[in-house]
This record gives sequence, C-alpha cells and structure tokens, in this order.
Amino acid sequence: MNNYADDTQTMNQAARDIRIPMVDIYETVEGEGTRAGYPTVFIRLFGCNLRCSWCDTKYSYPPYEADRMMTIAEILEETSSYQAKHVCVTGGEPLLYGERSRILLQELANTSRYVDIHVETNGAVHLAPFLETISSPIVRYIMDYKLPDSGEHERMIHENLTLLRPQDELKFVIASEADFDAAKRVILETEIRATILFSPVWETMPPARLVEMILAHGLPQVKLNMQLHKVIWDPGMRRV
Ligand SMILES: Nc1nc2[nH]cc(C(=O)O)c2c(=O)[nH]1
Ligand code: SF4
Ligand SMILES: [Mg+2]
Repeated sequence: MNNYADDTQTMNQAARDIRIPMVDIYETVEGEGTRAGYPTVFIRLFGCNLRCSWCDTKYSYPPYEADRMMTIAEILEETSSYQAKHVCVTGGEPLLYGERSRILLQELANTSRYVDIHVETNGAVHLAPFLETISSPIVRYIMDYKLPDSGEHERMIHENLTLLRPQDELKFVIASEADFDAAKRVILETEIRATILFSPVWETMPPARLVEMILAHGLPQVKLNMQLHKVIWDPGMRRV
C-alpha cells in the first residue's frame, strides 16, 4: 500500500522527468541587480514570448534552436557540478513553460544547496500563479519592465508590478530619454515594493547620461544597474 512518502517520491520522480528546452548552464559572476558580483550558476531556458529590439540573447529563441532538451533531474545534476550558492534562471523567458517552469524552481529550492534563486522574467507572463504556489523564500523575481524603445511596452502586465515583494527587483532597461520618462511615470504612479533598478542599454544610453537624469529628476528610490559582464568581457560574448 502506498504511504505518503511513496506518493511524494512518485511525484518527485515524475517532476524530475519533465523536459525543458535549454540554451546553456554555466557558472560566472552575476552581472546585474542587488546580487551583482556573486558567483552564480546560470540556467538559460530556450524560448521567449517577446522580441525586444535591443535583445542581447537572440540565440535563445527561433529561428535559432534549443541546444538540447533536458529533464529537470539533468538540470539539477549539471547545476550541482558548480560551487556557486546563487542561481539565475533566465532565458529567453524562463516562466514560459508554466507548470514545468514552476516545478524546476521548486525542485531547485528543494535541494537546499542555494541561498538565492532569482528568476529574470520579462513582465509579459502572469506572476501570480508562481507567487501563489512556490513557497520557498529564496526564490525571487527580477522583472524586466519593457519600455517603448523595446517595441514590447504594450505587452506588459501591469498587475505584475504591484505583486512584486520587497525581496524582488524591478528593472527598467533604458534606451532613450523617452524610455526614461516612461519609467519615471511608472514608478511615480504605481506602488512598488521591489528594489527599482535603472539599467542603460549598452549601445544607446551612455551611463553618465542616465546618472545625470536620475539625479536631475530627483529619483532617490532608483538604483543604477550596470551590466558588469559587459564591462568585464566583450559585450557580444556568450556564457559570461
Ligand atoms: N553575468 C551575467 N549576469 C546576468 N544577469 C542576467 C543575465 C541575463 O542574461 O539574464 C546575465 C548574463 O547573461 N550574464
Ligand atoms: S524578453 Fe528578454 S529574451 Fe525575450 S526578447 Fe526581450 S530581451 Fe530578449
Ligand atoms: Mg545576458
């Protein structure tokens, strides 16, 4: 007769056999956000529901192809070969696979190997189902809110902004002065509990100009977010 432990084991085995299209798993230092600088394992899922004009990971969705399908067990095993205590689950859009994405995050948290698992999500996937079902306090969301220059502003789910918690981060990638104005409007008109990050688009927004605008507009709640990996390595380089 099945007891509770057997049921749990069966469920975990089923979960571990779930397959997800993948781009990469590798270790580097986190380049962005409040955990910038920490050794971090990156789990990059294939596929995205947006096509941002300035996207720097175009190899993570068609017409490119996934590098391979991996089961959640394989992802956990490969991730465990690195020393990092931080994990960044990114893409593409890592929440694209709904229940499969949710189980991956829960299983990563269940390993107890990590102090922090952050998810780089694009604002165009509903966050509520993930917040309601993933109980672990170490799973955090870094939401990349798309501004007009991205071409995907209309796809943002406004409700997501108000769901972010103090441990989460809300990142605005700013390509122009029009983007800056749009970001400013959002943060002044919405009650946001997450850390607010303003990040310059590498090719079109000189960081000094962005700092100038943050100070001139009096936005003390904003934290400048530089992509460390683009300073350290060639900006076009992969797996860094
Ligand atoms: N070092 C490093 N840090 C990152 N933080 C978020 C990244 C991403 O591509 O989502 C990223 C990345 O690609 N590299
Ligand atoms: S959401 Fe991210 S991965 Fe998708 S197109 Fe935009 S920048 Fe690229
Ligand atoms: Mg990147």
